Amino acid sequence: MPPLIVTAAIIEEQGRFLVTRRPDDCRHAGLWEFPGGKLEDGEAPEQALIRELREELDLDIEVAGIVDVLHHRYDWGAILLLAYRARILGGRIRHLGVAEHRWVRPDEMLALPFLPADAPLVRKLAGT
Ligand SMILES: Nc1nc2c([nH]c(=O)n2[C@H]2C[C@H](O)[C@@H](COP(=O)(O)OP(=O)(O)OP(=O)(O)O)O2)c(=O)[nH]1
Repeated sequence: MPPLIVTAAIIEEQGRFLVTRRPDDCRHAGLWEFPGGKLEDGEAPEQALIRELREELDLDIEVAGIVDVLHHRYDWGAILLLAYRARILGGRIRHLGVAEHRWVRPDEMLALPFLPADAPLVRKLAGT
């Protein structure tokens, strides 16, 4: 099986990153991640990211350059995580598909229980 392609938005405002916690009723419940999700059939990664941010948080975003590409094997299969810089264009955060959100400084981000695939990305963003 090829890896599942997943997109993630790296949104930074005034030195803080937007991170979200996965709901209780899903795979990897309760862990922290960068908002985003799987590509749907025929979708470009940037489109998927824009759609997911609307669906999960009710935010309109603009997607900028790629920050990192990470491969990780979970026990259920592998993912290829595409992380893009993004900027909020409008909207007010609603928890439509997440348990909660936080704006965190890099040191706070390092202390959160993140999804395992994200560990190298979190360290890179925190400059450690
Ligand atoms: N959005 C996002 N997903 C991530 C990150 N890191 C990471 O390992 N993932 C994984 C968790 C999920 O298994 C997958 C993203 O899938 P998703 O959130 O669209 O869907 P899901 O697995 O909750 O949904 P489903 O299979 O139950 O329909 O990628 C990340 O930083 N952001």
